[in-house]
Amino acid sequence: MAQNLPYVLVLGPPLTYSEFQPRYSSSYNFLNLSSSPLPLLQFLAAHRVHPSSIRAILCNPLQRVTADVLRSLPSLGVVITTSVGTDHIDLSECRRRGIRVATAGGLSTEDVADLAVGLLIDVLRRISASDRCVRKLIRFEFLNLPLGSQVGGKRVGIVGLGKIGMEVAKRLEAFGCKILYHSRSKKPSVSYPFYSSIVELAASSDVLVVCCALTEESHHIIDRKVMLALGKDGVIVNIGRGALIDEKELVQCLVEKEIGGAGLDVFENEPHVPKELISLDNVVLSPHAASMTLESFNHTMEIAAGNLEAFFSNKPLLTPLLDD
Ligand SMILES: O=CC(=O)O
Repeated sequence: MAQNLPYVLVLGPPLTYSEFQPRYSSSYNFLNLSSSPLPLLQFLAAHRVHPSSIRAILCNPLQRVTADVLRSLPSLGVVITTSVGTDHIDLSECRRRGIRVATAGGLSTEDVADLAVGLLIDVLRRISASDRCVRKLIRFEFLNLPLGSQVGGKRVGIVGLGKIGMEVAKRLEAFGCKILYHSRSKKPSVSYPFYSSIVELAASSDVLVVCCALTEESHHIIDRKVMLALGKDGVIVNIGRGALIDEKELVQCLVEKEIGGAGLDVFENEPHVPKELISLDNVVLSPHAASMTLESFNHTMEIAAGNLEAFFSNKPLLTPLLDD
């Protein structure tokens, strides 16, 4: 390691880290904690790096940047996450310390919306379940599957009509769905019916697509009451964060057939997936992969590198969430 290069602590590597690291290793000393079994301070000691030498953290949404981690690094100036969501970062501690925070920006918005629509169609039309059936039968026959349900005409309640929610709405309108939404407040520029009560939104929807950010207020925004209001044929799609849904109740509602199905890209305690979900044919599971396209990842890598460069040359961050 060249001693004169700035140290960047990698808490959670970008998926493309194997390309990222060599490309930028002439500019930074990357210390990849996620490849080590050691706790942070022992890891730094093993590399003979003093905690106050760390000025930047690079992380992904699966690694929590807790107040403890932040407090261990007295000279930390920036946290750069390769995600859009920032619920894994203790933002109040960052604010208190004046630590800058940069995200992946918004380029994966369309990829995430595409996956939401994909999951919705998969659950309604039983694509994954049929695929499993064909593979098991080997010889193709008309399959004895329960019928799917038409996508067109469905009333889709979008929970969180931000950038991703709007892209989901745009796509589903083209399928002939009727869009309804719940957000923190009514959007003056949008003509879709607004529901201030999420239970009422659920009662008026065939499908709920959960697109909002995870905050203290939105934690378990989809609870048992919402699921019961959605009803026995209702479907939930979640591309936001696992903890937006009370997962225990979700599992119970699915097992007891209180709702009709679910398409889930995110889980409450990732990478743990409740085992009851594995055997349910009306549930489609995806491994937090909504933004996993080559295009999104190339872009994310460039944004992360641009933010590192901006920080170390005292310029404004490219995609700031907190900046001064
Ligand atoms: O989950 C992925 C993201 O927040 O970008």
